[in-house]
Amino acid sequence: MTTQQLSINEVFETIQGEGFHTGVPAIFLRLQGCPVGCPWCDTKHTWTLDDAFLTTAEAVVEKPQESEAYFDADENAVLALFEQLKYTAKHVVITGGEPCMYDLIPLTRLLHQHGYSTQIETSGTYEVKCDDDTWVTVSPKVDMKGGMPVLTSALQRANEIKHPVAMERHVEELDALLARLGGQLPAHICLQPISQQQRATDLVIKTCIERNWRLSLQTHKYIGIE
Ligand SMILES: C[S@@+](CC[C@H](N)C(=O)[O-])C[C@H]1O[C@@H](n2cnc3c(N)ncnc32)[C@H](O)[C@@H]1O
Ligand SMILES: Nc1nc2[nH]cc(C(=O)O)c2c(=O)[nH]1
Ligand code: SF4
Ligand SMILES: [Mg+2]
Repeated sequence: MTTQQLSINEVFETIQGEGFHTGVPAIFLRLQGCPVGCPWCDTKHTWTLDDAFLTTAEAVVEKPQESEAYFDADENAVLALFEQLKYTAKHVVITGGEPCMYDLIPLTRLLHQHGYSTQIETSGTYEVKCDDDTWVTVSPKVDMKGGMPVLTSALQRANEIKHPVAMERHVEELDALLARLGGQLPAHICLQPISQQQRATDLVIKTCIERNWRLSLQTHKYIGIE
């Protein structure tokens, strides 16, 4: 199988803070690059891929704070790095940036062969290329500055939709996306308040109860972990 080079902004071990797998120990791999342009994005340091910021794996693993620095590695180097770092988590979350800018089939297959489970966090604006056993969380981004449409194929692939919400309009946007699926809804739909705002959280709680959807909080931010 051909290998795929990945540009990696962060590698760390923590607890999955969001969505269906909240609470699961996980290795996070944050890929560099995202053209979507959400104004409230909490990882803006991953947006640009500028080779002036290319560095080593060691420098990225030991980053003192968020930065645009990244390293390049293929799936074999990623697996070797996890083993070298002696990580104990067996769940790998591939996020970004926008991870679906990359072909994630080689990485997800290799990780599955070595006993890991995998999850992708994506905006749904790129075709999702990964192993069939990967858990795909689509957090759809509608009408953002980058002008990229949410793909129906990504919504159909989603094991979980995790929709960021600050106002009623965002719930209406989700309704319009779900209408495209003609009743074939993903098994799990959750709403996530944007930036822990109290008004957003109140709206999400009310809507989740009305619709029988799940609440997703960014729990890592409440307990001060990565
Ligand atoms: C930083 S994004 C990276 C993955 C991918 N680009 C995406 O948007 O799904 C990871 C998750 O964080 C969420 N997120 C980003 N900024 C947020 C914020 N300020 N409040 C709540 N959720 C946020 C996104 O919606 C997504 O579910
Ligand atoms: N603990 C923790 N959980 C997360 N779930 C999704 C995250 C992301 O940035 O994609 C994230 C993150 O950055 N940290
Ligand atoms: S799609 Fe994801 S990484 Fe890109 S700007 Fe939006 S929240 Fe940030
Ligand atoms: Mg995050």
